[in-house]
Amino acid sequence: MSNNPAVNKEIMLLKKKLELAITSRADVETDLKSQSSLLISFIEKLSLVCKGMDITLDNKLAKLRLLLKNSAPLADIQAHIVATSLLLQQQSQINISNLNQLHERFHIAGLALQKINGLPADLRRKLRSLITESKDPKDAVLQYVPLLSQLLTFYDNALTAKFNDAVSVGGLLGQENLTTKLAEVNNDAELKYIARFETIVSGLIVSDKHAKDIAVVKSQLNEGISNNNLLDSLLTVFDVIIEDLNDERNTAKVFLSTLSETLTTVQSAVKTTLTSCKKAQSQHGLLNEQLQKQIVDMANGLDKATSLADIKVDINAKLKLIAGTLEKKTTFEREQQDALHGQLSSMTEKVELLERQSRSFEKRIQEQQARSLQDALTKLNNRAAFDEYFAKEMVRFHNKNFDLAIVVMDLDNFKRINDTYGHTAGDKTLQVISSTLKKYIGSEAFIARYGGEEFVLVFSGTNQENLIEKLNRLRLQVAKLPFKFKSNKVTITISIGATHIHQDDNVHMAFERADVALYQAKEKGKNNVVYL
Ligand SMILES: Nc1nc2c(ncn2[C@@H]2O[C@H](COP(=O)(O)OP(=O)(O)OP(=O)(O)O)[C@@H](O)[C@H]2O)c(=O)[nH]1
Repeated sequence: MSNNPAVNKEIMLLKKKLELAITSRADVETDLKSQSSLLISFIEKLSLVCKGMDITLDNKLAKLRLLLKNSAPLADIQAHIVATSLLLQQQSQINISNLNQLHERFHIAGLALQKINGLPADLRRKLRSLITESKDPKDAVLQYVPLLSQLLTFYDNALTAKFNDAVSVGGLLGQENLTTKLAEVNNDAELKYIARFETIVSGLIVSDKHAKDIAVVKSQLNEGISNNNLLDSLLTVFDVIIEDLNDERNTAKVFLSTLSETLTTVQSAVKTTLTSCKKAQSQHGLLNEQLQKQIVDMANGLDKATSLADIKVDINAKLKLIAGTLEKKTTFEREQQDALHGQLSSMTEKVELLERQSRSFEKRIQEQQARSLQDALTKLNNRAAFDEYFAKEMVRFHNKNFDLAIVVMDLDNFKRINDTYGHTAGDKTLQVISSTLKKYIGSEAFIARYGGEEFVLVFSGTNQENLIEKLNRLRLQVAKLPFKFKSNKVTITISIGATHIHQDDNVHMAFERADVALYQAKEKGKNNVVYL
Protein backbone atom coordinates (compact mmCIF):
# COMPACT_ATOMS: atom_id res chain seq x y z
CA MET A 1 0.00 0.00 0.00
CA SER A 2 1.23 3.55 -0.72
CA ASN A 3 1.15 6.45 1.63
CA ASN A 4 -0.54 8.43 -1.01
CA PRO A 5 -4.25 8.23 -0.33
CA ALA A 6 -5.12 9.02 -3.96
CA VAL A 7 -2.97 6.17 -5.16
CA ASN A 8 -4.48 3.86 -2.57
CA LYS A 9 -7.97 4.77 -3.68
CA GLU A 10 -7.03 4.04 -7.29
CA ILE A 11 -5.55 0.65 -6.28
CA MET A 12 -8.72 -0.24 -4.37
CA LEU A 13 -10.82 0.67 -7.37
CA LEU A 14 -8.70 -1.45 -9.71
CA LYS A 15 -8.86 -4.37 -7.27
CA LYS A 16 -12.63 -4.19 -7.18
CA LYS A 17 -12.79 -4.11 -10.99
CA LEU A 18 -10.50 -7.12 -11.15
CA GLU A 19 -12.66 -9.05 -8.70
CA LEU A 20 -15.73 -8.12 -10.72
CA ALA A 21 -14.06 -9.27 -13.95
CA ILE A 22 -13.07 -12.58 -12.30
CA THR A 23 -16.64 -13.16 -11.09
CA SER A 24 -18.06 -12.30 -14.55
CA ARG A 25 -15.66 -14.66 -16.26
CA ALA A 26 -16.61 -17.40 -13.81
CA ASP A 27 -20.26 -16.70 -14.61
CA VAL A 28 -19.58 -16.83 -18.34
CA GLU A 29 -17.67 -20.09 -17.90
CA THR A 30 -20.51 -21.62 -15.88
CA ASP A 31 -22.97 -20.44 -18.51
CA LEU A 32 -20.87 -21.87 -21.30
CA LYS A 33 -20.49 -25.13 -19.43
CA SER A 34 -24.21 -25.45 -18.86
CA GLN A 35 -24.97 -24.54 -22.49
CA SER A 36 -22.42 -26.95 -23.86
CA SER A 37 -23.66 -29.72 -21.56
CA LEU A 38 -27.16 -28.91 -22.85
CA LEU A 39 -25.84 -29.17 -26.40
CA ILE A 40 -24.02 -32.41 -25.55
CA SER A 41 -27.19 -33.87 -24.08
CA PHE A 42 -29.14 -32.73 -27.18
CA ILE A 43 -26.53 -34.35 -29.45
CA GLU A 44 -26.74 -37.51 -27.30
CA LYS A 45 -30.51 -37.61 -27.73
CA LEU A 46 -30.18 -36.93 -31.45
CA SER A 47 -27.63 -39.76 -31.67
CA LEU A 48 -30.07 -42.07 -29.94
CA VAL A 49 -32.90 -41.11 -32.31
CA CYS A 50 -30.70 -41.48 -35.38
CA LYS A 51 -28.86 -44.59 -34.15
CA GLY A 52 -28.65 -47.24 -36.83
CA MET A 53 -30.06 -45.06 -39.62
CA ASP A 54 -26.69 -44.39 -41.18
CA ILE A 55 -23.23 -45.36 -39.92
CA THR A 56 -21.57 -42.12 -41.18
CA LEU A 57 -24.18 -40.05 -39.36
CA ASP A 58 -23.64 -42.14 -36.17
CA ASN A 59 -19.87 -41.51 -36.38
CA LYS A 60 -20.29 -37.79 -37.08
CA LEU A 61 -22.58 -37.33 -34.05
CA ALA A 62 -20.18 -39.30 -31.81
CA LYS A 63 -17.29 -37.12 -32.96
CA LEU A 64 -19.32 -33.97 -32.33
CA ARG A 65 -20.09 -35.13 -28.80
CA LEU A 66 -16.37 -35.73 -28.20
CA LEU A 67 -15.37 -32.32 -29.56
CA LEU A 68 -17.90 -30.63 -27.32
CA LYS A 69 -16.85 -32.63 -24.26
CA ASN A 70 -13.20 -31.79 -24.86
CA SER A 71 -14.07 -28.11 -25.43
CA ALA A 72 -12.41 -28.21 -28.85
CA PRO A 73 -11.87 -24.97 -30.79
CA LEU A 74 -15.12 -23.38 -31.91
CA ALA A 75 -14.10 -23.48 -35.61
CA ASP A 76 -13.69 -27.29 -35.46
CA ILE A 77 -17.06 -27.69 -33.74
CA GLN A 78 -18.73 -25.40 -36.29
CA ALA A 79 -17.30 -27.34 -39.28
CA HIS A 80 -18.55 -30.55 -37.73
CA ILE A 81 -22.01 -29.15 -37.09
CA VAL A 82 -22.28 -28.10 -40.78
CA ALA A 83 -21.25 -31.58 -42.01
CA THR A 84 -23.63 -33.28 -39.55
CA SER A 85 -26.56 -31.08 -40.55
CA LEU A 86 -25.94 -31.96 -44.23
CA LEU A 87 -26.07 -35.66 -43.36
CA LEU A 88 -29.25 -35.07 -41.35
CA GLN A 89 -30.87 -33.41 -44.36
CA GLN A 90 -29.98 -36.38 -46.57
CA GLN A 91 -31.33 -38.73 -43.94
CA SER A 92 -34.58 -36.76 -43.80
CA GLN A 93 -35.05 -37.28 -47.58
CA ILE A 94 -34.46 -41.01 -47.13
CA ASN A 95 -36.96 -40.99 -44.25
CA ILE A 96 -39.61 -39.35 -46.43
CA SER A 97 -39.24 -42.00 -49.12
CA ASN A 98 -39.25 -44.79 -46.47
CA LEU A 99 -42.37 -43.26 -44.98
CA ASN A 100 -44.10 -43.30 -48.37
CA GLN A 101 -43.15 -46.93 -48.86
CA LEU A 102 -44.41 -47.78 -45.39
CA HIS A 103 -47.69 -46.02 -46.14
CA GLU A 104 -48.13 -47.92 -49.39
CA ARG A 105 -47.26 -51.29 -47.85
CA PHE A 106 -49.55 -50.66 -44.91
CA HIS A 107 -52.41 -50.07 -47.31
CA ILE A 108 -51.62 -53.10 -49.45
CA ALA A 109 -51.58 -55.26 -46.30
CA GLY A 110 -54.91 -53.78 -45.15
CA LEU A 111 -56.58 -54.31 -48.53
CA ALA A 112 -55.20 -57.86 -48.79
CA LEU A 113 -56.79 -58.70 -45.43
CA GLN A 114 -60.06 -57.10 -46.55
CA LYS A 115 -60.19 -59.44 -49.55
CA ILE A 116 -60.12 -62.55 -47.37
CA ASN A 117 -63.46 -64.31 -47.32
CA GLY A 118 -65.36 -65.12 -44.14
CA LEU A 119 -63.87 -62.37 -41.94
CA PRO A 120 -66.03 -61.70 -38.88
CA ALA A 121 -68.34 -58.77 -39.64
CA ASP A 122 -67.10 -56.50 -36.83
CA LEU A 123 -63.50 -57.17 -37.83
CA ARG A 124 -64.33 -56.28 -41.43
CA ARG A 125 -65.97 -53.10 -40.20
CA LYS A 126 -63.06 -52.09 -37.98
CA LEU A 127 -60.62 -52.89 -40.78
CA ARG A 128 -62.59 -50.70 -43.18
CA SER A 129 -62.42 -47.82 -40.66
CA LEU A 130 -58.69 -48.33 -40.14
CA ILE A 131 -58.05 -48.23 -43.89
CA THR A 132 -60.12 -45.06 -44.23
CA GLU A 133 -58.49 -43.37 -41.23
CA SER A 134 -55.01 -44.11 -42.50
CA LYS A 135 -55.74 -43.04 -46.07
CA ASP A 136 -53.63 -39.88 -45.80
CA PRO A 137 -49.87 -40.37 -45.42
CA LYS A 138 -48.48 -39.62 -41.95
CA ASP A 139 -45.56 -37.34 -41.12
CA ALA A 140 -43.53 -39.70 -38.96
CA VAL A 141 -42.82 -43.39 -38.70
CA LEU A 142 -43.93 -43.24 -35.09
CA GLN A 143 -47.46 -42.38 -36.18
CA TYR A 144 -47.61 -45.72 -37.98
CA VAL A 145 -46.79 -47.68 -34.85
CA PRO A 146 -50.36 -47.70 -33.40
CA LEU A 147 -51.83 -48.29 -36.88
CA LEU A 148 -49.48 -51.18 -37.54
CA SER A 149 -50.19 -52.65 -34.16
CA GLN A 150 -53.94 -52.43 -34.91
CA LEU A 151 -53.45 -54.09 -38.30
CA LEU A 152 -51.42 -56.85 -36.70
CA THR A 153 -54.22 -57.42 -34.19
CA PHE A 154 -56.70 -57.65 -37.08
CA TYR A 155 -54.51 -60.20 -38.84
CA ASP A 156 -54.29 -62.10 -35.59
CA ASN A 157 -58.09 -61.99 -35.14
CA ALA A 158 -58.63 -63.09 -38.73
CA LEU A 159 -56.32 -66.05 -38.24
CA THR A 160 -58.03 -66.94 -34.97
CA ALA A 161 -61.46 -66.76 -36.65
CA LYS A 162 -60.28 -69.07 -39.45
CA PHE A 163 -58.62 -71.28 -36.89
CA ASN A 164 -61.82 -71.54 -34.84
CA ASP A 165 -63.84 -72.34 -37.96
CA ALA A 166 -61.44 -75.13 -38.80
CA VAL A 167 -61.36 -76.42 -35.23
CA SER A 168 -65.14 -76.58 -35.03
CA VAL A 169 -65.22 -78.67 -38.21
CA GLY A 170 -62.34 -80.79 -36.92
CA GLY A 171 -64.23 -81.29 -33.70
CA LEU A 172 -67.08 -82.86 -35.60
CA LEU A 173 -64.81 -85.06 -37.61
CA GLY A 174 -62.65 -86.35 -34.78
CA GLN A 175 -59.17 -86.02 -33.41
CA GLU A 176 -57.25 -87.18 -36.44
CA ASN A 177 -58.86 -84.62 -38.70
CA LEU A 178 -58.46 -82.00 -36.03
CA THR A 179 -54.70 -82.52 -36.06
CA THR A 180 -54.69 -82.27 -39.84
CA LYS A 181 -56.79 -79.10 -39.61
CA LEU A 182 -54.42 -77.53 -37.12
CA ALA A 183 -51.48 -78.26 -39.40
CA GLU A 184 -53.41 -76.72 -42.30
CA VAL A 185 -54.44 -73.65 -40.34
CA ASN A 186 -50.87 -73.05 -39.33
CA ASN A 187 -49.89 -72.83 -42.93
CA ASP A 188 -50.28 -69.18 -43.69
CA ALA A 189 -49.78 -69.34 -47.43
CA GLU A 190 -52.31 -72.14 -47.73
CA LEU A 191 -54.92 -70.07 -45.92
CA LYS A 192 -54.24 -67.22 -48.29
CA TYR A 193 -54.74 -69.45 -51.33
CA ILE A 194 -57.93 -70.95 -49.92
CA ALA A 195 -59.31 -67.47 -49.18
CA ARG A 196 -58.41 -66.32 -52.69
CA PHE A 197 -59.98 -69.43 -54.18
CA GLU A 198 -63.13 -68.86 -52.10
CA THR A 199 -63.37 -65.29 -53.43
CA ILE A 200 -62.97 -66.46 -57.02
CA VAL A 201 -65.53 -69.25 -56.63
CA SER A 202 -68.08 -67.01 -54.94
CA GLY A 203 -67.86 -64.49 -57.81
CA LEU A 204 -67.96 -67.18 -60.51
CA ILE A 205 -70.90 -67.13 -62.90
CA VAL A 206 -71.52 -70.47 -64.50
CA SER A 207 -74.23 -72.03 -66.64
CA ASP A 208 -77.27 -73.53 -64.92
CA LYS A 209 -76.13 -77.05 -65.69
CA HIS A 210 -72.92 -76.48 -63.64
CA ALA A 211 -74.45 -74.44 -60.80
CA LYS A 212 -74.70 -77.55 -58.60
CA ASP A 213 -71.01 -78.48 -59.08
CA ILE A 214 -69.95 -75.01 -57.99
CA ALA A 215 -72.34 -75.07 -55.01
CA VAL A 216 -70.66 -78.28 -53.83
CA VAL A 217 -67.21 -76.67 -54.11
CA LYS A 218 -68.47 -73.62 -52.21
CA SER A 219 -69.82 -75.68 -49.34
CA GLN A 220 -66.59 -77.73 -49.19
CA LEU A 221 -64.62 -74.51 -48.93
CA ASN A 222 -66.89 -73.19 -46.22
CA GLU A 223 -66.64 -76.36 -44.20
CA GLY A 224 -62.84 -76.41 -44.28
CA ILE A 225 -61.11 -78.29 -47.02
CA SER A 226 -58.20 -80.76 -47.03
CA ASN A 227 -55.29 -80.42 -49.46
CA ASN A 228 -56.46 -83.31 -51.64
CA ASN A 229 -60.00 -82.02 -51.82
CA LEU A 230 -58.73 -78.54 -52.55
CA LEU A 231 -56.93 -79.86 -55.61
CA ASP A 232 -60.04 -81.79 -56.68
CA SER A 233 -62.16 -78.67 -56.24
CA LEU A 234 -59.73 -76.61 -58.28
CA LEU A 235 -59.93 -79.18 -61.08
CA THR A 236 -63.74 -79.22 -60.89
CA VAL A 237 -63.85 -75.44 -61.18
CA PHE A 238 -61.41 -75.52 -64.12
CA ASP A 239 -63.45 -78.22 -65.86
CA VAL A 240 -66.65 -76.23 -65.39
CA ILE A 241 -65.06 -73.04 -66.73
CA ILE A 242 -63.57 -74.85 -69.73
CA GLU A 243 -66.83 -76.64 -70.55
CA ASP A 244 -68.84 -73.44 -70.25
CA LEU A 245 -66.33 -71.63 -72.44
CA ASN A 246 -66.50 -74.39 -75.03
CA ASP A 247 -70.31 -74.30 -74.99
CA GLU A 248 -70.19 -70.56 -75.43
CA ARG A 249 -67.70 -70.88 -78.26
CA ASN A 250 -69.79 -73.55 -79.99
CA THR A 251 -72.96 -71.49 -79.74
CA ALA A 252 -71.17 -68.51 -81.21
CA LYS A 253 -69.67 -70.75 -83.90
CA VAL A 254 -73.08 -72.16 -84.90
CA PHE A 255 -74.52 -68.67 -84.98
CA LEU A 256 -71.71 -67.28 -87.08
CA SER A 257 -71.71 -70.19 -89.54
CA THR A 258 -75.51 -69.89 -89.97
CA LEU A 259 -75.06 -66.19 -90.51
CA SER A 260 -72.39 -66.75 -93.12
CA GLU A 261 -74.41 -69.56 -94.79
CA THR A 262 -77.48 -67.34 -94.98
CA LEU A 263 -75.54 -64.46 -96.39
CA THR A 264 -74.03 -66.75 -99.06
CA THR A 265 -77.49 -68.08 -99.96
CA VAL A 266 -78.96 -64.59 -100.15
CA GLN A 267 -76.01 -63.39 -102.20
CA SER A 268 -76.26 -66.26 -104.72
CA ALA A 269 -80.06 -65.92 -104.86
CA VAL A 270 -79.74 -62.24 -105.67
CA LYS A 271 -77.14 -63.07 -108.32
CA THR A 272 -79.33 -65.76 -109.88
CA THR A 273 -82.33 -63.44 -109.82
CA LEU A 274 -80.36 -60.70 -111.52
CA THR A 275 -79.09 -63.09 -114.22
CA SER A 276 -82.49 -64.60 -114.84
CA CYS A 277 -84.00 -61.10 -114.92
CA LYS A 278 -81.55 -60.17 -117.69
CA LYS A 279 -82.38 -63.39 -119.60
CA ALA A 280 -86.06 -62.76 -119.11
CA GLN A 281 -85.68 -59.22 -120.42
CA SER A 282 -84.08 -60.40 -123.67
CA GLN A 283 -86.68 -63.20 -123.98
CA HIS A 284 -89.41 -60.61 -123.46
CA GLY A 285 -87.77 -58.45 -126.12
CA LEU A 286 -87.78 -61.34 -128.59
CA LEU A 287 -91.43 -62.19 -127.92
CA ASN A 288 -92.42 -58.51 -128.23
CA GLU A 289 -90.51 -58.21 -131.51
CA GLN A 290 -92.23 -61.37 -132.76
CA LEU A 291 -95.64 -59.98 -131.79
CA GLN A 292 -94.92 -56.65 -133.46
CA LYS A 293 -93.76 -58.44 -136.62
CA GLN A 294 -96.89 -60.59 -136.62
CA ILE A 295 -99.16 -57.52 -136.26
CA VAL A 296 -97.30 -55.72 -139.08
CA ASP A 297 -97.64 -58.88 -141.22
CA MET A 298 -101.34 -58.93 -140.49
CA ALA A 299 -101.65 -55.26 -141.59
CA ASN A 300 -99.65 -55.96 -144.77
CA GLY A 301 -101.90 -58.97 -145.48
CA LEU A 302 -104.95 -56.69 -145.24
CA ASP A 303 -103.42 -54.25 -147.77
CA LYS A 304 -102.66 -56.99 -150.26
CA ALA A 305 -105.95 -58.93 -149.86
CA THR A 306 -108.36 -58.93 -152.80
CA SER A 307 -111.44 -60.49 -151.26
CA LEU A 308 -113.16 -60.61 -147.89
CA ALA A 309 -112.83 -64.39 -147.87
CA ASP A 310 -109.06 -64.08 -148.39
CA ILE A 311 -108.89 -61.50 -145.58
CA LYS A 312 -110.77 -63.82 -143.25
CA VAL A 313 -108.47 -66.75 -143.97
CA ASP A 314 -105.36 -64.63 -143.69
CA ILE A 315 -106.47 -62.90 -140.49
CA ASN A 316 -107.47 -66.20 -138.93
CA ALA A 317 -104.07 -67.71 -139.64
CA LYS A 318 -102.22 -64.65 -138.36
CA LEU A 319 -104.39 -64.32 -135.25
CA LYS A 320 -103.54 -67.95 -134.44
CA LEU A 321 -99.86 -67.09 -134.68
CA ILE A 322 -100.31 -64.00 -132.47
CA ALA A 323 -102.34 -66.02 -129.94
CA GLY A 324 -99.56 -68.64 -129.86
CA THR A 325 -96.93 -65.97 -129.25
CA LEU A 326 -99.08 -64.35 -126.51
CA GLU A 327 -99.52 -67.74 -124.82
CA LYS A 328 -95.76 -68.30 -124.94
CA LYS A 329 -95.30 -64.86 -123.39
CA THR A 330 -97.83 -65.59 -120.60
CA THR A 331 -96.28 -69.00 -119.83
CA PHE A 332 -92.85 -67.46 -119.78
CA GLU A 333 -93.97 -64.69 -117.41
CA ARG A 334 -95.66 -67.20 -115.08
CA GLU A 335 -92.53 -69.33 -115.02
CA GLN A 336 -90.52 -66.25 -114.20
CA GLN A 337 -92.83 -65.29 -111.36
CA ASP A 338 -92.79 -68.84 -109.95
CA ALA A 339 -88.98 -68.92 -110.00
CA LEU A 340 -88.79 -65.51 -108.33
CA HIS A 341 -91.34 -66.55 -105.73
CA GLY A 342 -89.41 -69.76 -105.00
CA GLN A 343 -86.18 -67.85 -104.53
CA LEU A 344 -87.86 -65.25 -102.34
CA SER A 345 -89.43 -67.82 -100.03
CA SER A 346 -86.16 -69.73 -99.66
CA MET A 347 -84.45 -66.44 -98.80
CA THR A 348 -87.20 -65.55 -96.33
CA GLU A 349 -86.86 -68.93 -94.64
CA LYS A 350 -83.12 -68.45 -94.24
CA VAL A 351 -83.50 -64.90 -92.94
CA GLU A 352 -86.19 -66.03 -90.47
CA LEU A 353 -83.89 -68.78 -89.20
CA LEU A 354 -81.14 -66.24 -88.79
CA GLU A 355 -83.48 -63.89 -86.97
CA ARG A 356 -84.51 -66.68 -84.60
CA GLN A 357 -80.89 -67.53 -83.89
CA SER A 358 -79.81 -63.96 -83.32
CA ARG A 359 -82.76 -63.45 -80.95
CA SER A 360 -81.75 -66.47 -78.89
CA PHE A 361 -78.11 -65.33 -78.97
CA GLU A 362 -79.14 -61.86 -77.79
CA LYS A 363 -81.21 -63.43 -75.01
CA ARG A 364 -78.25 -65.49 -73.86
CA ILE A 365 -76.05 -62.39 -73.73
CA GLN A 366 -78.74 -60.51 -71.77
CA GLU A 367 -79.07 -63.43 -69.36
CA GLN A 368 -75.33 -63.54 -68.88
CA GLN A 369 -75.24 -59.80 -68.21
CA ALA A 370 -78.08 -60.15 -65.71
CA ARG A 371 -76.31 -63.09 -64.03
CA SER A 372 -73.13 -61.04 -63.61
CA LEU A 373 -75.12 -58.57 -61.51
CA GLN A 374 -77.07 -61.21 -59.60
CA ASP A 375 -76.16 -63.16 -56.48
CA ALA A 376 -76.30 -66.83 -57.38
CA LEU A 377 -77.61 -68.06 -54.01
CA THR A 378 -80.31 -65.51 -53.20
CA LYS A 379 -81.05 -64.22 -56.72
CA LEU A 380 -80.86 -60.71 -55.28
CA ASN A 381 -78.68 -58.01 -56.84
CA ASN A 382 -75.05 -58.60 -56.01
CA ARG A 383 -72.41 -56.22 -54.71
CA ALA A 384 -71.34 -55.14 -58.22
CA ALA A 385 -74.95 -54.25 -59.02
CA PHE A 386 -75.21 -52.30 -55.76
CA ASP A 387 -71.99 -50.36 -56.48
CA GLU A 388 -73.29 -49.44 -59.92
CA TYR A 389 -76.77 -48.48 -58.69
CA PHE A 390 -75.64 -46.53 -55.63
CA ALA A 391 -73.03 -44.55 -57.60
CA LYS A 392 -75.76 -43.54 -60.08
CA GLU A 393 -78.18 -42.58 -57.29
CA MET A 394 -75.47 -40.47 -55.65
CA VAL A 395 -74.95 -38.56 -58.92
CA ARG A 396 -78.72 -38.05 -59.17
CA PHE A 397 -78.84 -36.93 -55.52
CA HIS A 398 -76.14 -34.31 -56.06
CA ASN A 399 -77.99 -32.98 -59.12
CA LYS A 400 -81.42 -32.96 -57.57
CA ASN A 401 -81.68 -33.12 -53.81
CA PHE A 402 -84.08 -35.82 -52.59
CA ASP A 403 -84.37 -38.27 -49.66
CA LEU A 404 -81.74 -40.89 -50.44
CA ALA A 405 -81.06 -43.44 -47.71
CA ILE A 406 -78.70 -46.35 -47.40
CA VAL A 407 -79.37 -49.27 -45.09
CA VAL A 408 -76.91 -51.99 -44.08
CA MET A 409 -78.40 -55.14 -42.60
CA ASP A 410 -76.67 -58.12 -41.02
CA LEU A 411 -78.01 -61.44 -39.71
CA ASP A 412 -77.41 -61.90 -35.99
CA ASN A 413 -75.30 -64.83 -34.78
CA PHE A 414 -75.41 -66.41 -38.19
CA LYS A 415 -72.20 -68.33 -37.60
CA ARG A 416 -74.08 -70.30 -34.91
CA ILE A 417 -76.67 -71.45 -37.50
CA ASN A 418 -73.90 -72.70 -39.77
CA ASP A 419 -72.01 -74.31 -36.91
CA THR A 420 -75.06 -75.96 -35.33
CA TYR A 421 -77.18 -76.95 -38.32
CA GLY A 422 -74.70 -76.98 -41.18
CA HIS A 423 -73.90 -74.78 -44.13
CA THR A 424 -76.93 -75.90 -46.15
CA ALA A 425 -79.22 -74.68 -43.36
CA GLY A 426 -77.26 -71.40 -43.43
CA ASP A 427 -77.77 -71.11 -47.19
CA LYS A 428 -81.49 -71.83 -46.84
CA THR A 429 -81.72 -69.13 -44.15
CA LEU A 430 -80.10 -66.61 -46.48
CA GLN A 431 -82.59 -67.51 -49.21
CA VAL A 432 -85.61 -67.20 -46.91
CA ILE A 433 -84.41 -63.84 -45.54
CA SER A 434 -83.85 -62.65 -49.11
CA SER A 435 -87.36 -63.52 -50.21
CA THR A 436 -88.72 -61.86 -47.05
CA LEU A 437 -86.82 -58.71 -48.01
CA LYS A 438 -88.29 -58.86 -51.51
CA LYS A 439 -91.76 -59.51 -50.15
CA TYR A 440 -91.84 -56.73 -47.54
CA ILE A 441 -89.69 -54.10 -49.20
CA GLY A 442 -90.26 -55.05 -52.83
CA SER A 443 -90.06 -52.13 -55.19
CA GLU A 444 -89.71 -49.59 -52.38
CA ALA A 445 -85.95 -50.03 -52.35
CA PHE A 446 -83.05 -51.44 -54.28
CA ILE A 447 -82.03 -54.62 -52.44
CA ALA A 448 -78.66 -56.34 -52.75
CA ARG A 449 -76.67 -59.02 -50.99
CA TYR A 450 -73.47 -57.20 -50.13
CA GLY A 451 -71.59 -60.35 -49.18
CA GLY A 452 -71.81 -63.17 -46.63
CA GLU A 453 -74.75 -62.45 -44.34
CA GLU A 454 -74.79 -58.73 -45.06
CA PHE A 455 -77.48 -57.03 -47.16
CA VAL A 456 -77.73 -53.47 -48.35
CA LEU A 457 -80.84 -51.47 -49.31
CA VAL A 458 -81.13 -48.10 -51.03
CA PHE A 459 -84.33 -46.12 -50.48
CA SER A 460 -85.04 -43.16 -52.76
CA GLY A 461 -87.73 -40.74 -51.63
CA THR A 462 -88.39 -42.11 -48.13
CA ASN A 463 -88.00 -39.74 -45.20
CA GLN A 464 -86.37 -40.59 -41.87
CA GLU A 465 -89.57 -41.33 -39.96
CA ASN A 466 -91.00 -43.62 -42.64
CA LEU A 467 -87.68 -45.32 -43.16
CA ILE A 468 -87.23 -46.20 -39.49
CA GLU A 469 -90.82 -47.42 -39.28
CA LYS A 470 -90.42 -49.63 -42.38
CA LEU A 471 -87.16 -51.06 -41.12
CA ASN A 472 -88.57 -51.85 -37.70
CA ARG A 473 -91.53 -53.58 -39.34
CA LEU A 474 -89.16 -55.63 -41.48
CA ARG A 475 -87.02 -56.48 -38.43
CA LEU A 476 -90.09 -57.77 -36.54
CA GLN A 477 -91.25 -59.67 -39.60
CA VAL A 478 -87.92 -61.48 -39.88
CA ALA A 479 -87.95 -62.33 -36.17
CA LYS A 480 -91.38 -63.93 -36.68
CA LEU A 481 -90.21 -66.26 -39.49
CA PRO A 482 -90.81 -69.87 -38.43
CA PHE A 483 -87.41 -71.46 -39.06
CA LYS A 484 -87.09 -75.11 -38.14
CA PHE A 485 -83.80 -77.01 -38.33
CA LYS A 486 -83.36 -80.60 -37.20
CA SER A 487 -86.80 -80.36 -35.50
CA ASN A 488 -85.71 -77.28 -33.54
CA LYS A 489 -87.64 -74.05 -33.85
CA VAL A 490 -85.10 -71.32 -34.48
CA THR A 491 -85.55 -67.56 -34.34
CA ILE A 492 -83.40 -65.50 -36.65
CA THR A 493 -82.99 -61.78 -36.07
CA ILE A 494 -81.35 -58.98 -37.99
CA SER A 495 -79.50 -55.83 -36.99
CA ILE A 496 -79.95 -52.76 -39.15
CA GLY A 497 -77.94 -49.56 -39.60
CA ALA A 498 -79.45 -46.73 -41.64
CA THR A 499 -78.65 -43.20 -42.68
CA HIS A 500 -79.74 -40.56 -45.14
CA ILE A 501 -77.17 -39.15 -47.54
CA HIS A 502 -75.90 -35.67 -46.67
CA GLN A 503 -75.00 -33.00 -49.21
CA ASP A 504 -71.25 -33.29 -48.57
CA ASP A 505 -71.24 -37.11 -48.50
CA ASN A 506 -69.45 -39.27 -50.99
CA VAL A 507 -70.35 -42.93 -51.61
CA HIS A 508 -67.82 -44.12 -49.10
CA MET A 509 -68.76 -41.72 -46.28
CA ALA A 510 -72.45 -42.58 -46.54
CA PHE A 511 -71.82 -46.31 -46.50
CA GLU A 512 -69.41 -45.90 -43.61
CA ARG A 513 -72.06 -44.07 -41.53
CA ALA A 514 -74.64 -46.78 -42.19
CA ASP A 515 -72.02 -49.35 -41.24
CA VAL A 516 -71.26 -47.56 -37.98
CA ALA A 517 -75.02 -47.49 -37.28
CA LEU A 518 -75.15 -51.24 -37.89
CA TYR A 519 -72.26 -51.73 -35.52
CA GLN A 520 -74.11 -49.73 -32.87
CA ALA A 521 -77.22 -51.85 -33.44
CA LYS A 522 -75.13 -54.96 -32.76
CA GLU A 523 -73.59 -53.30 -29.70
CA LYS A 524 -77.07 -52.49 -28.40
CA GLY A 525 -77.73 -56.21 -28.18
CA LYS A 526 -78.63 -57.01 -31.84
CA ASN A 527 -82.18 -57.24 -33.30
CA ASN A 528 -82.17 -53.44 -33.44
CA VAL A 529 -82.44 -50.55 -35.88
CA VAL A 530 -80.04 -47.64 -35.43
CA TYR A 531 -80.35 -44.49 -37.53
CA LEU A 532 -77.44 -42.04 -37.71
N1 LIG B 1 -74.21 -70.80 -45.17
C1 LIG B 1 -73.52 -69.73 -45.52
N2 LIG B 1 -72.78 -69.09 -44.60
C2 LIG B 1 -72.11 -67.98 -44.96
C3 LIG B 1 -72.15 -67.48 -46.27
N3 LIG B 1 -71.37 -66.36 -46.32
C4 LIG B 1 -70.88 -66.16 -45.09
N4 LIG B 1 -71.31 -67.14 -44.25
C5 LIG B 1 -71.01 -67.35 -42.83
O1 LIG B 1 -71.54 -66.29 -42.07
C6 LIG B 1 -70.89 -66.32 -40.79
C7 LIG B 1 -70.67 -64.91 -40.35
O2 LIG B 1 -70.19 -64.98 -39.06
P1 LIG B 1 -69.80 -63.70 -38.23
O3 LIG B 1 -69.17 -62.69 -39.14
O4 LIG B 1 -69.03 -64.17 -37.06
O5 LIG B 1 -71.17 -63.06 -37.81
P2 LIG B 1 -72.34 -63.56 -36.86
O6 LIG B 1 -72.14 -64.94 -36.34
O7 LIG B 1 -73.60 -63.30 -37.60
O8 LIG B 1 -72.20 -62.58 -35.65
P3 LIG B 1 -72.78 -61.10 -35.52
O9 LIG B 1 -72.68 -60.45 -36.89
O10 LIG B 1 -71.89 -60.44 -34.53
O11 LIG B 1 -74.18 -61.21 -35.06
C8 LIG B 1 -69.60 -67.12 -40.98
O12 LIG B 1 -69.70 -68.33 -40.31
C9 LIG B 1 -69.54 -67.35 -42.49
O13 LIG B 1 -68.93 -68.58 -42.82
C10 LIG B 1 -72.93 -68.19 -47.24
O14 LIG B 1 -73.02 -67.83 -48.42
N5 LIG B 1 -73.60 -69.29 -46.82
